[in-house]
Amino acid sequence: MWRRRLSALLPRSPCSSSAPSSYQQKHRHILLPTPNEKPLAPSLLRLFTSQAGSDGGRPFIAFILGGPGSGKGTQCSRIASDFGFAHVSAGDLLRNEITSGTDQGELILEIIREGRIVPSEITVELVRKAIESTTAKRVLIDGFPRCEENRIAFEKITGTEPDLVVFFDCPEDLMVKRLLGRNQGRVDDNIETIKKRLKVFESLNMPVVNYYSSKGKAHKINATGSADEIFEAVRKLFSSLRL
Ligand SMILES: Nc1ncnc2c1ncn2[C@@H]1O[C@H](COP(=O)(O)OP(=O)(O)OP(=O)(O)O)[C@@H](O)[C@H]1O
Ligand SMILES: O=c1ccn([C@@H]2O[C@H](COP(=O)(O)O)[C@@H](O)[C@H]2O)c(=O)[nH]1
Ligand SMILES: [Mg+2]
Repeated sequence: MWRRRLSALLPRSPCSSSAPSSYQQKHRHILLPTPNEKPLAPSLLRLFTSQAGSDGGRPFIAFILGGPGSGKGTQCSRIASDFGFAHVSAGDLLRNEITSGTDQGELILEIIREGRIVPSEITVELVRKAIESTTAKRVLIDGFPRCEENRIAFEKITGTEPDLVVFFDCPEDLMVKRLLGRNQGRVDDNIETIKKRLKVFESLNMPVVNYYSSKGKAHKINATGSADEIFEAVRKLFSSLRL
């Protein structure tokens, strides 16, 4: 069952309207893990076969979504320290690929610079490996899935859905102000890229939020106050969970 081409798992409508990138064409051979070739690690079995929260089961998974600068990273750090979650930032995983100079680093840098979405076959693998390698019982996935294609690929490959989705709702002008003041040297924190990221957020990220809302999994949090005020709402939500 695992011996399926990743491209076969991806839906027809991709995360961008453009034709497959040269990277996608070059790496069409990428295969999913197969039990015939190599037994799944116990942690991977745990992720794919069990229910969150049960003994030996996969970790509780929360997707943390919101526009660029809505405060996902800031709130995730707090949730991680107060509620014992591992914090997996998809953006950080991708940036690590750039700084460690992997084969795919150059392509990722080009895409991030343009505010576009990295192909699912790259990001899903990085996120899957990060979840697999944590021993935490609760995991925050910050900034992923970025589009319906990401979501569908993640759910098919891991055979699991998130237990919770948090959506930080923030007006564009505030997100722009925060991003321009972030000052962390990110290649995408400039007004040209920010405008593109906002468009991508509306057209491709929001359908994911809407999908989980329709399934009753998404919790919207007003992300306009101070970080402390927002965390009060976050704390309420996480305190209400039976973790
Ligand atoms: N409630 C807040 N009020 C004011 N500034 C904030 C607030 N939350 C976060 N910030 C600041 O705004 C900037 C963006 O926040 P953060 O990095 O958490 O956003 P993000 O949603 O993770 O963005 P991205 O998607 O670009 O990674 C940071 O400089 C952060 O310190
Ligand atoms: O799942 C993902 C996550 C991120 N990206 C790309 O990275 C940048 C920055 O991500 P942040 O979460 O804001 O740190 C984002 O604009 C995308 O270009 C991605 O493609 N897929
Ligand atoms: Mg972030």
